[in-house]
Amino acid sequence: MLNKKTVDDLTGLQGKKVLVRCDFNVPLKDGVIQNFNRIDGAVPTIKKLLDQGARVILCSHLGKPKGEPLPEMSLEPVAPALSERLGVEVKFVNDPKVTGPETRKIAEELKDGEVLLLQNTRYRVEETKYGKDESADEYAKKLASLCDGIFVNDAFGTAHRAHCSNVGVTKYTTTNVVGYLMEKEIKFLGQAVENPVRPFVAILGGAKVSDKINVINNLLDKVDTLIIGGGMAYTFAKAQGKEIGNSLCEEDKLDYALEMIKKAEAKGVKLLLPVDNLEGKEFSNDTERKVVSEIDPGWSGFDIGPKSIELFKDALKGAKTVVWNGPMGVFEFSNFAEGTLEVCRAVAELSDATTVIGGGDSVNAVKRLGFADKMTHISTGGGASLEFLEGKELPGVAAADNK
Ligand SMILES: Nc1ncnc2c1ncn2[C@@H]1O[C@H](COP(=O)(O)OP(=O)(O)O)[C@@H](O)[C@H]1O
Ligand SMILES: O=C(OP(=O)(O)O)[C@H](O)COP(=O)(O)O
Repeated sequence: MLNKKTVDDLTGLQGKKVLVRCDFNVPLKDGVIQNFNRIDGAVPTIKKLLDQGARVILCSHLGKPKGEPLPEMSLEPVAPALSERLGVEVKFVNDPKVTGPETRKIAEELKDGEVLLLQNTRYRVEETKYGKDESADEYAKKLASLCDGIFVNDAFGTAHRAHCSNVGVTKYTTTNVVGYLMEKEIKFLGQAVENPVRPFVAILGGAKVSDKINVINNLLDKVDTLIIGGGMAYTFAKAQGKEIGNSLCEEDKLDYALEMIKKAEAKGVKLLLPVDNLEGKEFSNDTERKVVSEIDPGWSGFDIGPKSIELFKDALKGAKTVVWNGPMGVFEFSNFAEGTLEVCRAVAELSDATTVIGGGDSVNAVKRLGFADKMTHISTGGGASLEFLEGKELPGVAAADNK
């Protein structure tokens, strides 16, 4: 379990300025926030600090502005959304320097129970240079000097990065703890991989084998069953000598796929791959479709077929821990969403099971299909949850004080 100090370990916060790193990297369309998960996730920690009379200074990145103060990556839209949820005004300074004189003045003048949101930490090029360039230390120090030596990291989505605002600052603050969202994420993901109630089933899908290679390898040491669907499955099918037409395939991962099949056999892990497919002629919702066991030349596999749906549903029966990352097909097209929908339903209907969903597209799929509230935990971090499942230490977590 998490051996790090948390917000619950903080005392004497009255009148203290606390710096909180959140992940407010939210999808925006014409300045309008499209998904509030990450904002909702940050609320409990901020409320707790405000209840204790702290003066809260929030920081986050948004997108990859690479040191340019790009207006479309301003954090400004986050302030009103947060104000609404907290019932407290969230001040915002549109400061391209992030820690410039105006920001410092407003931070200095904060009163107990007040909140300030800083501008996008990546408006400064130093943000992502921590550990690589000395200028980054200066920036980390400036960020830290806005508060009274107390730093809370609640940015799980960014925990796999070692940047100034989530890792660098901890060098210049005296107290470093994690927030409730971080604690919750690590608790559910950690429980699943370290101490799973069995049977433990992992479901991997989506588009890229290369992104998920280390996850497959690590999960094979932990799970009872590994289900592989989605675009990833075709690299495995080709490795087994099957016809895959124009389906997604990572040619340089064919040997690896065979290695994973062998590893599963050696470990006694059930590795399930699709036994049939729904193929489409073109990449569009209304293209011609066919259920086939192997893909026809010129066609592509865009979803798992009905027999595979049954096979995967069967494998999920009685599961007590499920980790899911990556959809079973091109679920964005309703005509190729069946596999993802049915697997999602099977996971949602499990009783007494811990079900953890990670990965941007998988979370979107679960939400779009209306099963979000049926899952135990929906992660706010795609890359972060994958690296956690790979068994890597997350720098954002490692930097917090040990219990
Ligand atoms: N058979 C397939 N062919 C092409 N694309 C697929 C297929 N199956 C799934 N996908 C696509 O994979 C994408 C998600 O992949 P990925 O980024 O790996 O997932 P996540 O964001 O959940 O980690 C989705 O946009 C989906 O349309
Ligand atoms: O959205 C994020 O990652 P994710 O899309 O993997 O969940 C995080 O905010 C990290 O952002 P980054 O990948 O630009 O460092």
